[in-house]
Amino acid sequence: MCGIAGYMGSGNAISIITSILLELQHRGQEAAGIAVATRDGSIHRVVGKGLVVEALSYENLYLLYNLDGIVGGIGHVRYSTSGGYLDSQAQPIVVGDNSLKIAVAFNGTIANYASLAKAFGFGNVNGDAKLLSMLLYRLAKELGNDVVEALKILPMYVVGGYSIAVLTSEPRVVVAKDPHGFRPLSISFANNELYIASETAALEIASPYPWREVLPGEIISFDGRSLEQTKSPISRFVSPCVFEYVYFSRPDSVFNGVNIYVSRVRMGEELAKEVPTNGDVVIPVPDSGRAAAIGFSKVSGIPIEEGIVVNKYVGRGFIAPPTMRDFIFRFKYGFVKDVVNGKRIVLVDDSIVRGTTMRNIVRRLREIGAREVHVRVASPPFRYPCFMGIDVASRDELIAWRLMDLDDIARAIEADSVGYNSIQGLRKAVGIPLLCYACFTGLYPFRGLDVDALEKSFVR
Ligand SMILES: O=P(O)(O)OC[C@H]1O[C@H](OP(=O)(O)OP(=O)(O)O)[C@H](O)[C@@H]1O
Ligand SMILES: NC(=O)CC[C@H](N)C(=O)O
Ligand code: SF4
Ligand SMILES: [Mg+2]
Repeated sequence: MCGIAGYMGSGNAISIITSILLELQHRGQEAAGIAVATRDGSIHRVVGKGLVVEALSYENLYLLYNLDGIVGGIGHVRYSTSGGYLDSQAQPIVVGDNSLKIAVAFNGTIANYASLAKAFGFGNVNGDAKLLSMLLYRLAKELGNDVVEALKILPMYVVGGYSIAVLTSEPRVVVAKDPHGFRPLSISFANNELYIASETAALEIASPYPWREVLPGEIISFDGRSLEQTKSPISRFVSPCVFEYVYFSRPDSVFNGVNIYVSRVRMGEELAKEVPTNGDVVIPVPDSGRAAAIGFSKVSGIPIEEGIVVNKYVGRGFIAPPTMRDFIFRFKYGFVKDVVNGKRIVLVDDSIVRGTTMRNIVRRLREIGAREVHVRVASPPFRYPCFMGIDVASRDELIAWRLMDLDDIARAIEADSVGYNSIQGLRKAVGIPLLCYACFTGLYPFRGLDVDALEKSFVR
């Protein structure tokens, strides 16, 4: 998903940005980085592999701590969707020359990045973040070194989604959301200080001021003196990502005015109404299945118990590179035999995507004496790829695409039954009318998007 951070003002930009990144760790675990601008018009960056504490250790940040005249900066935690897991893809990415340098931190995916690279004569560009940085720079140059003007016309070219923070050597910080508003992004501004974060929870912790969400298509720019707010004139169907509510965002964040935790509890309530089941105990799959399990328990009257314990230090399995996923699973979950043994379990999770998590958990529950396991999922079957910020580029990875029939899915994950929320249930739970549900429905909010062609042409 990636997390974006930023700060401009008289405070300590490096420690503020680092603390925001720590609060956004759940959005990306592969790499992290910070770029800062100094009063003399230069940009300096430090990036590294792994978690924030690994990538931005004091030793690594040493270079930045020694700089004079830092006026602000941006930061990033990465979960790759394009360009591979390589070091060279860590963000912020810096491009430019003496007349204008920009650093870019980006959350989303540019599905047509390879054809844009060709169309703009950039040749073979490795990854969408690099393309986006080069394209933005090119547009800004052509528009008089003006990044705001460049961001206004950027949606004309892009198939995909982006929330973005740009640091310029001017110096200036600019943030923007694509007109669909797929990904979260918020700011907090007062007393000539601007705080930026992908999620509101991070601002509540790191900023002393109130926050507000950046609106779809909005562009906000701050040069240390005045805050300018404008909009791209290009309008699109507003379609924020429903999967942010289901899984990606923190429960204590707000997206489009709706608290994530509250929406998840309601997903569980809808789930219990739509696909009820008998059982002795509701057990959540931690972490992200917790709130839905609370909702399920409330409506069904079946008591909830924490029968699965999660190792907080292992991180999220779904956003890990494929080679790491099984490894993470092995160390992530512990099981409380006293809660499980002899019981009919209702196992609630937020989503089943590839099926790795569920298959392993159900098997383990049976090994320690579960009498029955009924799996209930707070979102609908995940059947289609996402080209707007989630690393699912092909249907073949998806258990619910390979197995259309729910009984077949239940058999594959070794459960006695499986039940999913409907789109209507999910929509009711989130409670806002316009959302993207394409990974569940295959209906993408782009005119003429050809999934078959994209699946073939998208270079991860
Ligand atoms: O079907 P799969 O491909 O296995 O993916 C689905 C699982 O992955 C996510 O958990 P994750 O471990 O990433 O994070 P969490 O601790 O926030 O739940 C999600 O909450 C599901 O549990
Ligand atoms: N998860 C994201 O937002 C990824 C950003 C970008 N597509 C990358 O792969 O680096
Ligand atoms: S396809 Fe799914 S994951 Fe991707 S933006 Fe739409 S709702 Fe979100
Ligand atoms: Mg999970």
